[in-house]
Order: sequence, then C-alpha cells, then structure tokens
Amino acid sequence: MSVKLGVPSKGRLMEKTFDWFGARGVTLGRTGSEREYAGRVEGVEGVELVLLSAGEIPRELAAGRIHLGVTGIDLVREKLAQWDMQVEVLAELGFGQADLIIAVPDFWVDVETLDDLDAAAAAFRRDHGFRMRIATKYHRLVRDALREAGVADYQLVDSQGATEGTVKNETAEAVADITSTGETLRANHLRPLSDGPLLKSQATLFRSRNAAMDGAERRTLERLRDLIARG
Ligand SMILES: Nc1ncnc2c1ncn2[C@@H]1O[C@H](COP(=O)(O)OP(=O)(O)OP(=O)(O)O)[C@@H](O)[C@H]1O
Ligand SMILES: O=P(O)(O)OC[C@H]1O[C@H](OP(=O)(O)OP(=O)(O)O)[C@H](O)[C@@H]1O
Repeated sequence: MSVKLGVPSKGRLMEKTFDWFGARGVTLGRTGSEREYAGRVEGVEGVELVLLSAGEIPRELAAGRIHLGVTGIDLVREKLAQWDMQVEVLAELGFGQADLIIAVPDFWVDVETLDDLDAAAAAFRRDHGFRMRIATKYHRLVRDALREAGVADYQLVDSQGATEGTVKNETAEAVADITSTGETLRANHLRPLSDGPLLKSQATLFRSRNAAMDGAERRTLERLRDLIARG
C-alpha cells in the first residue's frame, strides 16, 4: 500500500504546497482537469496524493485515513482535542502565515487590551442584559485563550466566513479571526487588541499518529523524511 499525503485542493495553500515539495524533488500535481480532485506524485515511489479541503485535513489525520497532511496549524489546534497526541509536526513550511486575533470596533477607544475587553464585556452585560458576542470559527482556541486571560462575560457566535462583516451586520460586537495583511479588518473598521495574537499560524506538514503503516509504507515515510530534511 502507499503513504497517503493530504494536500489542500484549492486556494492559497495548494500551489505553495506543490512548490514546497517540488523544491525537495517531489513533484505533486493534479491529474486531469482543473476541477478533478485527483493527484499524481513523481520523484518518490509509494506516495499517493489526496486532495482535500484545508479544513478537513485535521480530521482525516486524526482518523488515520491519511498518513501525512498539509494544513495550517490553526486548523489542527482548533479541530483536534489534544492535537499533539494525534499528529506530529514534521515541518513548518514558511507560508500561509496568519495571526488569530481578537478585534473590536475602531470607535471602542477604551478597549486596547484583553483586560480592557474583560471590563467592557462586564459593562456590556450590565447595560444590555446579554453577553457581548464575539463572532468566530475558532471556538476552541478563542475559549481557551479567553479563559487563560480571565475574560468571562462573553458569548461566541459561529461565523464560518465573512466574519469581519458581523459587526456591521449587528450579529456580533467583536470578532476573532485570522489576519495576515490586516486589510479586511481595516476595511471593516475593526482594530486588533494590542496584546498580540492568540496564535501565530503557518502551513505545516503533519504526520498522523493514528494511521496504521506496513513495512513498505514505513520505508517510504523514511525516504520522504530524508528528502524533507535536505530542505
Ligand atoms: N489571509 C490569509 N493569509 C494567509 N493565510 C491565511 C489567510 N486566511 C486564512 N489563512 C490560512 O489558510 C488556511 C486555510 O484557511 P481557509 O479558511 O482559507 O481555508 P479554505 O481554503 O477556506 O479551506 P476550506 O476549503 O476548508 O474552507 C488556514 O490555516 C488559515 O490560517
Ligand atoms: O488580513 P487579510 O490579508 O485581509 O486577510 C484576512 C482574511 O482572510 C481570511 O478570509 P478568506 O479570504 O479565507 O475568506 P473567508 O474566511 O471570509 O471565507 C480571513 O478569514 C480574513 O477574512
């Protein structure tokens, strides 16, 4: 059998992942048309390319359905409880850098830090009779970070896309999302808290700790590790 390598099927991570492997002598490509989700691998025997959504790769790694996978570490840490028991980081790939931040409306001049957010959240609850809403798709990461920072009086509302629009649309008071250039935040009159990001993410190559391997697959993985180590 072959070592299954999961790579994002589209978007910002796919091309750069192909380039990263290409620079190490492993040519990845799509077969067939642009729209066909099948791949080919040249340069190393016994590897099968599986094209998947970036958001599904953590689950496939945890289930052991793929041996290796490339996705953002933000998605792995968000989607997998005790993520480091389920996957091993083989390499940080140096692209797909993005920061998970909490942002508030520009005009909240008194809210600069997480401590300020805590005070504002308590006041918000007193004034409005409900908890301040923070829109995000990063529920686990935001809850953990806010618990650690002692911020209590808030609720998360789920937003799977266009999260920065939720404040204007009055479905949330603040957002927690990924940013890289900051343009989307600025365009939506939002400002990140000054404490720094909750998490810094980049595209990362992971190995599943849960995928069974036979002898041939183990040897293939060793060959791949050697190629990767050469950088
Ligand atoms: N603006 C950005 N700049 C750089 N990296 C980003 C940016 N936004 C998201 N990412 C990273 O890209 C990865 C893929 O996230 P994204 O939300 O784009 O997935 P997607 O392509 O929509 O995948 P899916 O098909 O699962 O919805 C994540 O790890 C994320 O951190
Ligand atoms: O700081 P910037 O460079 O402006 O990038 C940030 C934006 O990029 C991502 O969105 P994406 O393009 O993936 O769209 P979606 O999450 O809204 O679907 C992220 O969710 C932000 O909205």
